[in-house]
Amino acid sequence: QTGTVAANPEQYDQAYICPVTIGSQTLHLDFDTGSSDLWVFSNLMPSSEVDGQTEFNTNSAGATKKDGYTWSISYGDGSGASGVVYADTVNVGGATATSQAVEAATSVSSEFTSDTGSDGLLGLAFSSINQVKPTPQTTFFDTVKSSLEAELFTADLQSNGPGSYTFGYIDSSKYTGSITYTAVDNSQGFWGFTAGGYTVGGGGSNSTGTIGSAIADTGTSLMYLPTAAVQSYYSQVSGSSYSSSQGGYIFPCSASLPSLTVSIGGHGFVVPGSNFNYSPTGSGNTCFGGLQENTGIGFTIFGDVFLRAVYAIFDETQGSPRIGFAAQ
Ligand SMILES: O=C(Cc1ccccc1)Nn1cnc2ccccc21
Repeated sequence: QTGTVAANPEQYDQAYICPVTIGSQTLHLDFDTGSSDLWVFSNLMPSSEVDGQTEFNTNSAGATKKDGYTWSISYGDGSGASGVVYADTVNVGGATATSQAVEAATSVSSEFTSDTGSDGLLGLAFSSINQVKPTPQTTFFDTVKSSLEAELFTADLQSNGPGSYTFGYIDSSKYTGSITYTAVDNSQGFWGFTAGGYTVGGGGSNSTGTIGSAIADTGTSLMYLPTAAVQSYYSQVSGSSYSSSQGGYIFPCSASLPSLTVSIGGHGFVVPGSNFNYSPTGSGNTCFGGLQENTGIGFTIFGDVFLRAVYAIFDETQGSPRIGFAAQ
């Protein structure tokens, strides 16, 4: 089987929301290669924590409670959720898992309550970091992968318009040139890979360092790189500065933003300058940068700002996992 689903950007491309059928309900979930739990708003939550989201009905005929199973998750940005566990049929654009662990929330943090476009998350990292106790559950991809035409999924994220995720096949109309594959280190449960040198702007190579280990994370809005690369980038953006009040680099919204070329698997991938204007700060006609330092996080994240510049293939067809990138 295969699946194809639209990935709809929220405001400022903060996250990408996809329709998922669970039993007879359709919920809109944030597909996240940076975590491994499929959790949903549910009828078990206090109404004070729900602001228009669709609630999974745990009383529906097809939902089977997994007694004694609970979950609690917290994300790097401080948000979190917790609840209990059901099994139900989950269909993502035609790819169907007949008995998928659906983690029904009993409580969510304010970040999720106020994210009115999302009814929950669908984790696409490795099942080794699933947060269900006493027994970790498999992700949707792990549940269905043996039944897919090919054991892979792809992400085509766009700005200001729907992109798509596919399960089981590569859509050759989504990219130009060839796909560059590189090995994945999933020892931390993420789609980890090694990135090489970088160049700011279209000029000659002005990079002095390499980026090193990184993760491909559709659930992170921005791109977080080592300080040296970030300082090198913003040194080319006139009027830019680090704002402690805003918590990152900002610049005049009228600034001209250079591209950033990153070498992965020996191929240079170009992120256009426009990708690095994330959003207005709300004060003084300054804008918040889509590239920020990784210092507060502990690792380098190639989030949506990068992933919008490429077609990404999350591939387990070779036995050991690999990730592929192609220009688009
Ligand atoms: O948690 C992170 C990484 C992060 C971002 C910003 C600051 C510090 C750390 N991303 N993420 C990956 N999946 C997520 C799901 C919800 C919230 C954030 C999520």
